[in-house]
Amino acid sequence: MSESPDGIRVEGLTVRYGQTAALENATVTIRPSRVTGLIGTNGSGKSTLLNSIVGRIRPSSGTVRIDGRSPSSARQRNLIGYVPQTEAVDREFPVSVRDVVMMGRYGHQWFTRRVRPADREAVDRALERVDLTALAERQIGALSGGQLKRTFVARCLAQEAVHLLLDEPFAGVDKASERTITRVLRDLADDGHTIVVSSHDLGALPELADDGILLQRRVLFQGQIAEVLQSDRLALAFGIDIAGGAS
Ligand SMILES: Nc1ncnc2c1ncn2[C@@H]1O[C@H](COP(=O)(O)OP(=O)(O)OP(=O)(O)O)[C@@H](O)[C@H]1O
Repeated sequence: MSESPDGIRVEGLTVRYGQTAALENATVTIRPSRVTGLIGTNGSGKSTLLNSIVGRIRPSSGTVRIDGRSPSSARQRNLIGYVPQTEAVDREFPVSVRDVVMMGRYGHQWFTRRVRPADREAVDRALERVDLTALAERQIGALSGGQLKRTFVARCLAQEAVHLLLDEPFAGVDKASERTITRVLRDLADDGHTIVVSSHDLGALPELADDGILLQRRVLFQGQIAEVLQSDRLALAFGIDIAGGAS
């Protein structure tokens, strides 16, 4: 990668939905060339933090900076890519895998949406990277959960953004897809990208992540993944005694 990104800095972030505080005074630093796991139970605020970073949610207070820019400025410059939870996607929509991946190129096209050779090449590369070349013309309604997730990862790759945020990329996916996604994300981090992956499932993290952030409405801990995955810290985040079973 030619640029030298600064990463993502979140400071004093509080997000409320009506009376519910989904995030309180969260401060985190997410570094480039690393995979950072965002770890916490359901409802701990992982999606809220990701949505705040990509600018889909306006915080009650606090700031988000991506390479020193606001989320909207970073989006305009195509600095951030985002893979939503699959649940947020309408599978009945009649589009092929290739159509979905091509959507990642919108930020590179004029308002006419004219597809250029560079767009086709980027889409082909992205499909190849997640092992979906053979399924490129299939409708998304006929994909397995893992294939669908890989399709959205490919859309994000085709966008060629510097900082990639993925909300629960392993939820509902098969082991082969998990391995493919892990390999691709590791390669991207090694190539200088910032990768943030939210997960309530700890299984994939030791192999995937360099750093971790433990979230429970507040940031409980941030550090290298081996420190984050220590049982006393996990017990804080998940409310269970990992070594001794449920408390
Ligand atoms: N649009 C919304 N309106 C009201 N409350 C919301 C909204 N979105 C999230 N919340 C609440 O905010 C809190 C944090 O939700 P969030 O989705 O960020 O957590 P999460 O860690 O991503 O959980 P999950 O893994 O289940 O997606 C939860 O209590 C949730 O019910």
